[in-house]
Amino acid sequence: MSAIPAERARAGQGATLSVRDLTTSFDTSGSPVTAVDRVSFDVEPGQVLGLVGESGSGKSVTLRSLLRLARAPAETTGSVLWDGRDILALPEAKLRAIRGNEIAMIFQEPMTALNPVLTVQRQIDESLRAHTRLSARDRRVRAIELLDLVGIPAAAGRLDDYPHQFSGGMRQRVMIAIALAGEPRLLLADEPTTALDVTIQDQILKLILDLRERLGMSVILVTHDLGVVAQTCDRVAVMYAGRIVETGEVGEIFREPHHPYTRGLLGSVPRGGTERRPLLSIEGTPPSLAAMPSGCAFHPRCSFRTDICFAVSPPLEPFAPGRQVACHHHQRVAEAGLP
Ligand SMILES: Nc1ncnc2c1ncn2[C@@H]1O[C@H](COP(=O)(O)OP(=O)(O)OP(=O)(O)O)[C@@H](O)[C@H]1O
Repeated sequence: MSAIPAERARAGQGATLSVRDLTTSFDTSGSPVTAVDRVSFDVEPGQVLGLVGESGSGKSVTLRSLLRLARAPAETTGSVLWDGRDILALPEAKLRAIRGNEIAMIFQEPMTALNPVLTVQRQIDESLRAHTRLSARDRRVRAIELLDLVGIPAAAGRLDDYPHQFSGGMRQRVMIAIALAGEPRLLLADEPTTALDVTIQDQILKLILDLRERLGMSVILVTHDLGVVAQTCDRVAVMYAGRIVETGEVGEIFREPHHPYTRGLLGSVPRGGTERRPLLSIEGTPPSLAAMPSGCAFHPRCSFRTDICFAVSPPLEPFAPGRQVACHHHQRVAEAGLP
């Protein structure tokens, strides 16, 4: 099976995503809450960036905001530079040409993203029609190739099935096939494997990495699971209460965390960091966005805190090549080592 032809491979054609001061607020009852607060990061061509943090830290809203898909009443500011264009400032028609084509998104729950009354073939075809100039016949052939590529057995025989006729893991694959129909250069994946059993999780992550190799695609992967990060990502950005609190290359962060929150997350995973386990063991809970603590948002849970942490929110600053942290006491945290 030819899958996606080599001459179409994106390797070498990648673009960098540069996100600066991305901020998304929701004004629900007259008092706006900031779910994503001045988030900045880059994703280089072919790179896999993991976004990690506890539930409610703003990972999903960040991902959606990148494509102006944060749900109403969201207001998003900052800039999202993609291939020289600011996605946040583009006219709607130009944005539609990027969504699903250059940048595709896969969601956590495939049933909400798939249309239950359309066959899988129709749904892949819609994407192919929008993003390629293939004839109807060639689109059908390509749809089979795509289902085959994502590991749907006997793909040709499944084209006319509806989403409910697939198992959860297979639906997730169908959704990935639809996302990949436009041969995206960047894939935004929101917990693509959380609802699946571990074997299927592994297959899907392997598939995403395989496509990164084959298409030169970059990926932003939202996950709760540091084991998934260790297996899959090149870099990681740790989010807490809407902000990035630490970024760096995965190996370095796992070896020497500089933020007490990252250190706490790693403390919940056995050494080696590859065992599949949710992030559970930091005492206390994240703050409510409507009642954020003064100073550093993490200080109520932090054993390294001093007076300054109650008063001053630490900016995210570089401290070594490729590393950034937002902590007044990051050297002390690093010296303390892994818990
Ligand atoms: N449409 C909305 N209106 C108001 N608040 C919202 C809306 N969408 C998200 N939020 C709030 O934004 C914050 C961040 O949510 P988000 O879904 O990004 O977190 P997350 O880190 O992805 O969590 P999870 O891992 O549970 O998906 C949460 O406090 C959430 O309640």
